[in-house]
Amino acid sequence: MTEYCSSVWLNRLHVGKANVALNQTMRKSEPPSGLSLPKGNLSSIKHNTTLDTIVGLKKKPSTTLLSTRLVKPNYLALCRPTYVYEGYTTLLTLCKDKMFVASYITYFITAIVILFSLLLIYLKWALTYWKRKGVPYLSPNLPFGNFSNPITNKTSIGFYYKRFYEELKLKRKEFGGVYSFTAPIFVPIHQDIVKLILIQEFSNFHDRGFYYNEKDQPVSASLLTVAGSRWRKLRTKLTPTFTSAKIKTMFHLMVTCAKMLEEQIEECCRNKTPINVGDSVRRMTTDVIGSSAFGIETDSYKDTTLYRTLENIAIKMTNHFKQTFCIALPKLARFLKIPQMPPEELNLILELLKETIKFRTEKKVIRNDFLQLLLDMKNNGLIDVNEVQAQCVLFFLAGYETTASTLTFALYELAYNENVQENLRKEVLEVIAKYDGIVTYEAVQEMKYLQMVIDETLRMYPPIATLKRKCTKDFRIPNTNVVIEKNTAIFIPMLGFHYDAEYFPNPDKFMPERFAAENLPHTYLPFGLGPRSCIGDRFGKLQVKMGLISFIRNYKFKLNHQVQLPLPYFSGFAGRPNILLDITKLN
Ligand code: HEM
Repeated sequence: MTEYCSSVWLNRLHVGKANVALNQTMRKSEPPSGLSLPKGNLSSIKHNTTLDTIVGLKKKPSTTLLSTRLVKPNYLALCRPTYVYEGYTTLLTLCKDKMFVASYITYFITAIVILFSLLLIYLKWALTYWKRKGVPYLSPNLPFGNFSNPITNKTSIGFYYKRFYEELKLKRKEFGGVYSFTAPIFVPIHQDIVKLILIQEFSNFHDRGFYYNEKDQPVSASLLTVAGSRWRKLRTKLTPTFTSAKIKTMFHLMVTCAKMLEEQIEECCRNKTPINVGDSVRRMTTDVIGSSAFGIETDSYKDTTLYRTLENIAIKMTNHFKQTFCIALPKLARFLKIPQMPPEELNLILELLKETIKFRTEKKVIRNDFLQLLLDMKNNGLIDVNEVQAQCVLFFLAGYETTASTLTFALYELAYNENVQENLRKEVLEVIAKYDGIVTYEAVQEMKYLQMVIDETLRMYPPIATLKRKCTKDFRIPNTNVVIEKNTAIFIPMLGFHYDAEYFPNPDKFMPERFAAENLPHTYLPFGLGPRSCIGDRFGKLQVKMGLISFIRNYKFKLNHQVQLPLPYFSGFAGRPNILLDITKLN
C-alpha cells in the first residue's frame, strides 16, 4: 500500500472538497494494518492537504509514474463508502489523464527523435549510392541532392545539367552521378555513351519516366509519356501522320496562319509600336494547332479564347515544385490524384474536340489536317475516339511551347545580328522571286540559310534542354564494371554538349554558318536522337520557317531599347523573355 500510494503524482494531489468525506469515512472504518491515521480531529485537516498527509503514508523515494495507476484499488479498499469513492475517483482520473498525456508526449517526442535520426541515417546512406557503385559523382547535399530548393530557386533544369556536364568534363569523366533529392541520376558526358543509350541499346532505355496519371486523366497517357510495347505500337500508328508528304498537305494551313501574323506585324509597323515577339508568335502557334490538330479556324489576334486556354495550361504546367515532386515521387503523386494537366482547361479542349468530331462525322466534312488523318485511322479501326483526342492534346503539349520558343529566340538573334538578318533576307527574297513571289512548300525547302539559322537557334536555345530516359533493364557500360541499374533515371545534358567548345567552337556566338555541312554531329540534340526522337520535327521546323519568313520578307527589325541584355534564357516552358522589336517596312 505504501508503495502504491507513494507516487510523486499522488503526493501532489490536492484533496479539496474530498477531505470532508474522507474525514467521515476514516472514523467509520478501521485502517488496514500497517496504516496509522493522523492524530486529532480529522475535520481539522486543511484544504490543499496532500493525500499522503491525510492517510499518513510514508513516501517512498524511488517511484514511477506507472505506480500511480495502482493507487485506485487500494484506496477503494480503504475508503469503502461510495461518496468517498466518487471524490477520489475524480481526483484519480484527473491524475491518470494528466499522466497519460504527459507519458504520451514523452513517448511521442522520443519516437520522433528516433525516427528522425533513422531517417537522417537512411538519407545519408542513400546519398552514397554512386560512391558504392564506383561511379564518379558530384557531392550532394540534404535534402535536395545536387539541386537547390525548387520553391525558391527557379534555375531551369537545363542549366543545372549544363553545370554538371562542365564539372564532370573538367574532371575528365565520361559519365557521372548526381541526385535529385536522394534519387540517383546518371549523367552521360561522352558522346559514345549518349549514342549507346539513345540508339544502340535503346531496348534498355525505351522509357522516359515522365509523370502521367492515366486513371484520373486518360489523355495524359500519350506518346510522350508511355513506354515499352505500348509506346512502340502508338509510334508505329502515328508515324505516317508526320511524313513530309502529309505535312505538305497541311502547308496551306500554315500559310493562312502566317498571313494573320503578317497582318499583326503590319499593324505594329503602321502604328509605330514595338511588337511583342513572344506573344505574337504564341498566337500564331495557337492558330496552327487550332487549325491542324483541333480542326477549327481561329484568329488569335482577334479572338483570344483558344490562346488564353492554351496559355493557361502552359503556365500552370510550369509549376516547378509540382514537376519536381511528380517526377521524384510519381506513385505518391498518382495516389494524391495530381493531374498532369490542369483539368479545367483540358476539359475545354476536349469539349471543343468532341464537337468538331461530331460535326465532321454528322456532316461528312473532310478537311486536310492532322485531325482528319486521325479520324481516318479511327474509321479504319486503328484507333478509338479517345486516342484521337489524346493525340490532338499531345500535338499541343509537344508542339506549342517548343515551336513558339524557337521562333522567339530566332527573331531575337536576327534582330541582334543584323548581318545575319540581311543574309537571310537576301536568300528568302531570292528564292521567293524564283517561285513568282509565292511562298510555296518547295520554295521553303530550298532556303538553306533559313534552315541553318534555325539549327543555330536550336543549338543555343533548345526548348527542351535535357533528354530524359529511364533504364528498364540492368545495363553494364562496355569496358567498365559500372552497371546502370533498372529504374535509374538518366538525364542527357543537351545544353552542356551544345555549349561545349570542343564540338561547337566559340559556343556563345550565334553563327548559322557552322551548320553549313550536311551532317549534324551526334552532340547536336535539339530533337533528341534515336527511335524516341521528336516525331514532329519537320512540322515544327516548317512552322518556325513560316513565322520567320513573315517577318523577314517585308520588314526590317531591331531590338527595342526596353529589351534587357543579356537576355534571360531559361529553357523549356519557362523560356519566356520579354522581347520587343521595332519594325520598319522595307521599300
Ligand atoms: C522546334 C520545335 C520542336 C522541338 C525543338 C522539339 C523537341 C523535341 C524533343 C527534344 C523531344 C524528345 C526527344 C527525345 O527524348 O529523344 C521531342 C519529342 C516529341 N515531340 Fe517534339 N519538338 C518540336 C516540335 C514538335 C511538334 C510540332 C510536335 C507535334 C506533334 C512534336 C511532337 C513530339 C512528340 C510526340 C514527341 C515524343 C516522341 C516519342 O516519344 O516517341 N514536337 N520533341
